[in-house]
Amino acid sequence: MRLIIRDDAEAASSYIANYIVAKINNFIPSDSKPCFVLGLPTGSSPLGIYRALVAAHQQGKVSFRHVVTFNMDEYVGLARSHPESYYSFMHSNFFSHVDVPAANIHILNGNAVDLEAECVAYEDAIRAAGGVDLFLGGVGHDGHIAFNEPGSSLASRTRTKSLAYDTILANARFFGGDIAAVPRMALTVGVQTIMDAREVVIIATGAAKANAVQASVEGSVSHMCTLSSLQLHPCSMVVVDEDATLELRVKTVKYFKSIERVMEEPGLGPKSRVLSGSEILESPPQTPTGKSKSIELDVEEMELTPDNMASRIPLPFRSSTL
Ligand SMILES: N[C@@H]1[C@@H](O)[C@H](O)[C@@H](COP(=O)(O)O)O[C@@H]1O
Repeated sequence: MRLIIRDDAEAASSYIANYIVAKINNFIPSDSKPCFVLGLPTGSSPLGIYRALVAAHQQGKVSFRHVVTFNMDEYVGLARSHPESYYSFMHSNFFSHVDVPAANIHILNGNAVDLEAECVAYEDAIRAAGGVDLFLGGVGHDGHIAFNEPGSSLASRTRTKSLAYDTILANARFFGGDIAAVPRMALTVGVQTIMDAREVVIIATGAAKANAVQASVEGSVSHMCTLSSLQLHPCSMVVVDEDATLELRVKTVKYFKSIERVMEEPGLGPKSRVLSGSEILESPPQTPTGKSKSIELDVEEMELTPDNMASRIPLPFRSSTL
């Protein structure tokens, strides 16, 4: 898991938006894989990302024509036309402002007659699309991802979930503060559905998310904080602002910042980044002599700790793909 720390929520949002734009632009549609598959969240945290993506689209920097989307979750029993349904949220904040084809948009139907069949069909649709390339997510105060509340199985897949009282309280702000108006149940992708994505990117901003970030980054993998499951993902990244780091150890913050400092060394450009483990394995960078094998061995032998990290990442493992 990588932790990217930015000064504020806006900078964290634009970091992720740029990252997604680069991923989509680097994607080359083919007969066997015609679309980039993007998992998407709702909530207040991703709003800045959606604004930045819409702006990038309006400036001609990205098109979503070859993008298929799968949303994380949806309330049960709330009409799609309700302003607080996730269907409405996604259309008003994102889909109606970009060129993603309507047929490529997938949002769970919380009003389906057979909710279980709806969830099974959703997993089938993700599989048929070739799996999720990048799942973007937020996090709840208690560390839940999508609606995988504390105690959710880390092997869970798309299903119906009862919402935790804390989540109902937190989401009452979207229903005029009326707790009674917040649906009690939701359909949600499972922890395993998210873990199956090739890459997972999470945004967490503000002091209210500091405990969740601490538990996910420094704590053990636990079903009581489902975001912590990302520690087991080969390619995951949590992007936070300074406020969301408040409960982390100073050493942890310095450690992850030191990785970023290494990436910003002269000649590599401000947006270069360290390759993730899976990227290293998929395409080992070439040495000046064209030998990649020895570089792979270097990485396997390297034990990275907060104390040696900055000095031990060899230059060939950084890329400038952002
Ligand atoms: N199901 C959503 C989550 O996907 C989201 O991450 C969380 C946090 O929302 P916010 O970003 O508004 O704090 O809210 C809900 O529980």
